Amino acid sequence: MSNKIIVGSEEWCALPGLGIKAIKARVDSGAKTSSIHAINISTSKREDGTWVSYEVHPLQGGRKVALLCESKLIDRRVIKSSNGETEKRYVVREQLQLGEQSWEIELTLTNRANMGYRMLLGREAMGSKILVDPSSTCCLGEMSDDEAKELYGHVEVPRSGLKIGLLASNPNLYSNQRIIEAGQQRGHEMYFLNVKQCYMKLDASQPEVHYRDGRILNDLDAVIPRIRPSMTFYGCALTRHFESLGVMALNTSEAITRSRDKLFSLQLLQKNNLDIPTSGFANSPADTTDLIDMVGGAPLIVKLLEGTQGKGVVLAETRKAAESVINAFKSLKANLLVQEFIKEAQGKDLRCFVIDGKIVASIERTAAPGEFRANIHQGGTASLVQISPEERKLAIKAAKTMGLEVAGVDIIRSSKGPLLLEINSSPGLEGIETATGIDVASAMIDSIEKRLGWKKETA
Ligand SMILES: Nc1ncnc2c1ncn2[C@@H]1O[C@H](COP(=O)(O)OP(=O)(O)OP(=O)(O)O)[C@@H](O)[C@H]1O
Ligand SMILES: [Mg+2]
Ligand SMILES: [Mg+2]
Repeated sequence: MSNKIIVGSEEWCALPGLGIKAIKARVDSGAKTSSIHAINISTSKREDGTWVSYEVHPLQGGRKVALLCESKLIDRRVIKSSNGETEKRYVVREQLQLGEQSWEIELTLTNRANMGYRMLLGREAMGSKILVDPSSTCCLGEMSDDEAKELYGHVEVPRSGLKIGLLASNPNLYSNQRIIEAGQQRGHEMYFLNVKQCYMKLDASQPEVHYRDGRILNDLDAVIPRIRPSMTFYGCALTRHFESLGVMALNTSEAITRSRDKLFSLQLLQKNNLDIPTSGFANSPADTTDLIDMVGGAPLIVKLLEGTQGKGVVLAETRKAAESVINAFKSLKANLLVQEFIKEAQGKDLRCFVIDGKIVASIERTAAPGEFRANIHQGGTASLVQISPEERKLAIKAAKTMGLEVAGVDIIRSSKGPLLLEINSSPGLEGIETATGIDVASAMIDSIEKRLGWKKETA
């Protein structure tokens, strides 16, 4: 008993044979086997038997330190995890170092990305060497995450570029082509992923995203969701799944979902004291008269909540016209918003492209003659514009309020000052890059690099 090591409920240990100098293990005598977080697992046959190679991210909360490991495969075993799920896992044998002592243990390989610890030390590995004091932690020494990271200083991922997936529908679209091109130019591996061809495995210990061609997409560093409105539900579910695998999403599923609901967005903006055109929303045609008064009477704008590209936005010039349009839409069970018409904007609006809390480019859009909608899809034209400090502030605050890293903020210039029209989570690049000559696609990639702490290697 005297020479047993006393450990707490968590301990820093090392697996020298794998180059793992520090990994924090959950000590759990309730579990039989030990396991380590491993992804991209593959096996190969050699003269001396089967080997398994895998990637380990030994530090919690990131993939910055990634180690390619290889071990001889000693078994495949069905393991029941703490949540009662069973999973067939590879088993390897490696030297464990705990404090001053070291001995061989068996480890199963599994994706622990969503677990609190990258390693689990079970009772089989403890043998007769360990006494657990569950009331204490790190009995063999504390280490900060930064100190642990420093130990890996020289092995930090020797990769040249990031693996970035573009979640979209049409590879021939200008915006998608530009994003792929900008990523490749900056040295990244870019993958166009058709949202419809991705599918998900929901599993507490080993969630996955599969692609129809047989690939498993768990090892991406980031995804850029460019989800078309008709794919919002599936696209957001997919983005959320990537997020749960630890893959960074340039715009989060939560923010995209939020921005796709026009009414909810306006309420959120209003709640945060951001100016919007006075708008009304009602359930019953019985309230149409008052609804029209609420926004200052005709002329007024009627907007279908589901519309994009200017479709579903109608200008009702007179009170009579407004009443019939509203009641007609209502009878079709369409959700609509009534909005004051900003006549003085004269068919113009501003599109500010916000990335990472900064405006990277802005344009003014002017509606085609006889049209009040400035959308490019409705024949609007883009031109250079100087935006005021107030407009700049409004756009940045709007993107922040929506929680969008990348946002196309539409502002209309009214006699009361700038008003927010809407915030788009997949703003198009063609109009804005062509009019301004600014490389917006690269700015998007740059934002991913910054957030992942990636720097181009200098030869
Ligand atoms: N209240 C308003 N007053 C004047 N013009 C407006 C008003 N609301 C919208 N417009 C014009 O109609 C265009 C389309 O409106 P909005 O952006 O709300 O619709 P959308 O269908 O969501 O378009 P998008 O393709 O940008 O998502 C705006 O760009 C603007 O030019
Ligand atoms: Mg819209
Ligand atoms: Mg718009």
